[in-house]
This record gives sequence, C-alpha cells and structure tokens, in this order.
Amino acid sequence: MTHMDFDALVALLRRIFLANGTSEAVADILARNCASAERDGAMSHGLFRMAGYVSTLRSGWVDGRAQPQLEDGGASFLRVDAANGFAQPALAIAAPMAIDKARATGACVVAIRRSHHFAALWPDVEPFAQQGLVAIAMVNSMAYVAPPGARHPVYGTNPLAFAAPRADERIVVFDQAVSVLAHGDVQIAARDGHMLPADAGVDAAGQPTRDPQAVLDGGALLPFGGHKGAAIALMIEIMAAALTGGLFSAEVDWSAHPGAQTPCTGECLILIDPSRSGSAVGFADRVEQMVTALQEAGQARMPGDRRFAAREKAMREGIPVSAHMLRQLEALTTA
Ligand SMILES: NC(=O)C1=CN([C@@H]2O[C@H](COP(=O)(O)OP(=O)(O)OC[C@H]3O[C@@H](n4cnc5c(N)ncnc54)[C@H](OP(=O)(O)O)[C@@H]3O)[C@@H](O)[C@H]2O)C=CC1
Ligand SMILES: O=C(O)C1=NCCCC1
Repeated sequence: MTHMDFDALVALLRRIFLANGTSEAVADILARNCASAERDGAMSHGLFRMAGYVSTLRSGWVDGRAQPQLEDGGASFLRVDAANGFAQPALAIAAPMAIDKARATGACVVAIRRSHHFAALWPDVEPFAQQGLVAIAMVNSMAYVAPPGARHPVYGTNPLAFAAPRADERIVVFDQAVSVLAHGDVQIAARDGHMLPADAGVDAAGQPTRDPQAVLDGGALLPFGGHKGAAIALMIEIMAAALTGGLFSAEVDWSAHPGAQTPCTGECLILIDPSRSGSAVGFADRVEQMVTALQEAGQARMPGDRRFAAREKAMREGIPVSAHMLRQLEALTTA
C-alpha cells in the first residue's frame, strides 16, 4: 500500500482520461472528481470506477470531447445540452451564470440533459454551499431499482445531494442513493465476497437475496424505506429526466456499445440564495441551531462528518492506494 499525495493522484487519473480520448478540460474535471471521491472514502465512486470510465470511453458510448451548450431558459432557469458528454463539465460551464441568476432572482434551476454521471454527487453541490447558497442536485442513472410490487427494475439508484451553509464557513451536506446500497457497492461486495444487508435486493425471480451476484445477474436493488424511497426515486426521474429533456433510467440502451457503463440521462440542480428569505436571524446561524439541537439530542454523527474527517486525514497523510490498484491504473494510461 502506498499513500499518494492528492495532486499526484489527480495527475495520474488525468493521464488516464487523456490517453483514452477526453479533452484536457474534461480530464481535469473528472480526474479531480474521482480522486476527491477516493480521498473522502467514497469508494463506490473513487478509483474503483476508473476501469468503467475507460471501457465506456473506448466503447464510443460517451463523447469525452463533447462541448456542452448553455441555453438561457429565463430569469431563474438554465438549460445545458451536455451533447452526450459527462455531466460535470456541463455543470462547470453553467455554474457561474447559475450563481448570478440565483443571487439576482433568489433561485436558479439548472437542467442538464444528454449527460453521463458516473460519480459521487456531493462535488456537484458542495462548492455552492461554500459560496453561501443552498444546493440540491438529482441524477437518474439506469434501471437497477424495482419499486415495491414491480416485476422488474424501473428506477435508477438515483442519488440526491443537498448542501447548505452553516456558521463559521462550515457546510452541511448529504449525498445518498435512493437504493439501500449504491450499485457500485453491490459490485464491490461481489468482488470482495461480502453479503448484502437483508433488505437490499432481490434475485431474478424477485426473491429477497443477500447475494450480490444474484442482484447483478438479473435481480434488482430495492429502494430504502419501501414506498417512501420509491417516491423519491420517482421525483428524481421526473426532475432529472422529464424536466431536463434527458432519458428515464429505464430508457438507457447501450446494447450497441459493449463496455459502456455510464448512464446517459440528466441532472437537475436547484440553487437557492438564502439571504432572500428575509429572516431576521441569519440563515447559517439557523442551520447551526438545528445542528446543535441534533447534537444535544444525542446524534453523534452528522451526514458529511465521516467524509470531511476522511478528507482531512488523506490531505495530511496521503490517499491509500493498493499496489494492485496502482498497477491497474498505470495499465489504463496506455490506450
Ligand atoms: N452517479 C450516480 O448515478 C450514482 C452515484 N451514487 C453515489 O454513491 C455514493 C454512495 O451513496 P450511498 O451508498 O447512498 O451513501 P451512504 O449510504 O454511504 O451515505 C449517505 C449519506 O448518509 C450519511 N451517513 C451515513 N451513515 C450515517 C450515520 N450513521 N449518521 C449520519 N449520517 C450518515 C453519509 O455521510 P458521510 O458521507 O459523511 O458518510 C451520506 O451523506 C454517493 O456519493 C452517491 O452520489 C449513488 C448512486 C448512483
Ligand atoms: O453506484 C451506482 O449506483 C451508480 N453509479 C454510477 C452510475 C450508475 C449507478
């Protein structure tokens, strides 16, 4: 096991993206995104995903050089056609105007379509909260999740991320899939020979199973909280696909592109300027009061706490990367 400096890991991942056909701008954004996930201990969307990025790029399913097109949708609405490229470069192009619109009008909706999102979602919201805005992001993915009573999966694992400013320049962030587990964690469980929690998935016959391979081989994941998680999955399909002009998770068809792993769907980001609320007490102070109330009630861990602690440790000590993973990454630097 070696401990890699964050910038050295970003540089290695950047070489992989460039060697496999992305533009410099896309390589910069995705390398930083993927290294950040690994640094923060979000293993399902860190280095584990690099082989999938590469096989997808090589399959021709995604355009690593896409030029996202920004379209003004009105005072508080921005559309982006990601042009069959990755979602994060599309978001990066929209971000400055989205912030301006949110500050000018109180809110802004960013609707991204024809976009591939293969990553953790918190990097899409964190920077906005650091600039004093509330941010909510939703992405749909591909049909891995069966709602209660369904005969086959319809929803994606559809993550939802939320970020808001706290006092003292801190932020509160959560980022979660609608399924009990992310599909990436099921793949990791299958690779490492671990069983799933009892309520996570069903096999191809619709029977509950703890076997990750049975979920991957024609089975399905289940939403957290039964019909309640399923309703959130529905909302995300509506916001990230119907609203943006992207595909629903169940409409993604990559059968003509063997090796493809990234969903080509949509993303919806909502920004709110909390200074518009007119509240006498500052918004960040109110958020802080809420966090304090939770802590006083006994909640020891806030969402984001584990991740921020992992980040701090990794920035101090380096990011642990196994010799096996390092060899795999080096191999991906040659097309
Ligand atoms: N691109 C895509 O299409 C998809 C991406 N994903 C990504 O996969 C990643 C993992 O998702 P998921 O498995 O649902 O995430 P987790 O269940 O690991 O965590 C969800 C959230 O709950 C917080 N949390 C976890 N345990 C506790 C606890 N005991 N007390 C308080 N808070 C807690 C986490 O904070 P903390 O981070 O601090 O642990 C996090 O904010 C996400 O980054 C998601 O965006 C998932 C599905 C599809
Ligand atoms: O882990 C997941 O679930 C997913 N991650 C990337 C995109 C597809 C679903």
